[in-house]
Amino acid sequence: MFFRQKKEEVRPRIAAVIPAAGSSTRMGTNKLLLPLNGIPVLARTLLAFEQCPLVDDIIIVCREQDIAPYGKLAQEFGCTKVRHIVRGGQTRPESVLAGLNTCEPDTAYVAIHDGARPLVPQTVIEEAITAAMDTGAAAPVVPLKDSIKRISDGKIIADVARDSIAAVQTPQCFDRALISTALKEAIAAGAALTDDCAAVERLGTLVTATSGSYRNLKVTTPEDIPMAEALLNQED
Ligand SMILES: Nc1ccn([C@@H]2O[C@H](COP(=O)(O)OP(=O)(O)OP(=O)(O)O)[C@@H](O)[C@H]2O)c(=O)n1
Ligand SMILES: C[C@](O)(CO)[C@H](O)COP(=O)(O)O
Repeated sequence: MFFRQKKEEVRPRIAAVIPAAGSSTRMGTNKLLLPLNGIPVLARTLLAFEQCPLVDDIIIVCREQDIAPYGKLAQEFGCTKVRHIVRGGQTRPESVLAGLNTCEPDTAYVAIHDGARPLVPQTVIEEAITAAMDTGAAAPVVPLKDSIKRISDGKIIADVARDSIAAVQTPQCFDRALISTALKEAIAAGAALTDDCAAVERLGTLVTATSGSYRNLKVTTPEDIPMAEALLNQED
């Protein structure tokens, strides 16, 4: 009997770029090494991408003095997908671009994820990557829980319709060439960006909004540590 051999589908190469070169000013100490139930924030972040079957490579971007300790940390927690640990820049976009520049040449898509978001669920990562593979650019969002006001000189001057806005999280996922070009142009133009979507938005590209999670908090200020631990305890 003749069986036609099924052609192996070639999956595009996908890298996770983890910007971790910030200075933790609002935390007051290197937040990426703070333990959450005994496991450092950055190790939890790396493990989320280590465990994601869509991700082939992980690139960490950090301060010069953290290259060696973060390498050790990655090894200690068995993060075998970490390919490069590179020095970041003064700003987040510069750090992300430094990471993108070290991706393997055949990398088709990238998932850019804050080192400081250790509780990201697998479903959030997978949905954002899959949407970026369809549309070129995608990012997870969550609805805002508070009412939003515009402020001027310490006074509320307007209300912002809450159903027209959302809070954007990471991983923000893109076609690799698109985000590299967008970040280079934004940096050259001196644009002040707080996330990577903003770089492609300024080129007129629409970013697909995918499902984020309230669990995917960004460890930023001291009260985020007990909150993150409480969320972890819920899982046990
Ligand atoms: N020049 C920079 C600035 C930030 N980041 C990274 O971007 C993520 C989001 O930034 P944020 O949470 O603001 O971290 P910090 O910049 O360290 O915090 P702070 O503003 O309190 O100093 C973090 O993982 C941070 O390490 C980076 O790689 N390079
Ligand atoms: C990228 C980000 O986490 C998306 O919400 C956020 O914009 C980072 O902001 P920060 O001021 O660098 O913390």
